[in-house]
Amino acid sequence: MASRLRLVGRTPGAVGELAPSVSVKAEARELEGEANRAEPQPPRREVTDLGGGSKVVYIPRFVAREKAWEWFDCLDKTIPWKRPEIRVFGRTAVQHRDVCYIADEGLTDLKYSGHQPHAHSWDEFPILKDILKAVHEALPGSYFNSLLLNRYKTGSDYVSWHADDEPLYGPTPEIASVTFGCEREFLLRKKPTKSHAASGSEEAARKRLKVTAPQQRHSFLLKHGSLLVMRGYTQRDWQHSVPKRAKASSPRINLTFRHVLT
Ligand SMILES: O=C(O)CCC(=O)C(=O)O
Ligand SMILES: [Fe+2]
Repeated sequence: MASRLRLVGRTPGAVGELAPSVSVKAEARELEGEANRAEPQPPRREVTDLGGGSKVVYIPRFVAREKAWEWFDCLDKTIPWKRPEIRVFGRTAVQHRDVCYIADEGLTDLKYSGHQPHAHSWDEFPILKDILKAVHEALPGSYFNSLLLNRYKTGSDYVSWHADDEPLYGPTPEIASVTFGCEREFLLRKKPTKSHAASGSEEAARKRLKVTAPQQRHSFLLKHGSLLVMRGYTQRDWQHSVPKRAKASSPRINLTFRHVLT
């Protein structure tokens, strides 16, 4: 704006009803008002094309810092966090993070790792409606009707490699993930291709693939107040995780908005 003001300032001595300096000031004020009225710029987006119809969009400053801390505190205090028991490789284990599930009424129940979380109503948590509104505004054309919240209390809490590929989300689910608090790494790795996987377990196929080609990977450091969106075939063709990090000493809250098909 400063350069614009310099360019439009009238030269001293120009024909005018007012003293030149007053005239320049008035015009500067006018332009300032104009600039303040101008539409705020949308936050920067980084698009990563994973190939094969999979895509990740990352918006580091989706929520302003102060607002994001306000939301963090409110979520930390008011969400009825639970640390449920799940089944992993035939064994019962306590999940390594706190969770809570919200969904529109009448949707197909979510079930993962032998656990069916209770679906709370959006009406219980006005803050979640506010965050959902902000997500919908940032992603025109997208629609989310359910939400899985995660709280990682320390760097020992994590989510292991998985894909959110449950049939209730359909073949190309869009997942919008909002992060508050401690920065943690979010990793993506390509699933083994069908032809390799067909001849053995996924893990064995992955080991074989490693020999021939380095497995494709991506890493995002998810900032406080950021939004990351997974699109297209990301759930079919890729897995994601948030690994343990000894240095992450403060809590992180993550909200994953999803669309259950109706
Ligand atoms: O905490 C994150 O960033 C990811 C959480 C996640 O993958 C999930 O809830 O399915
Ligand atoms: Fe996930």
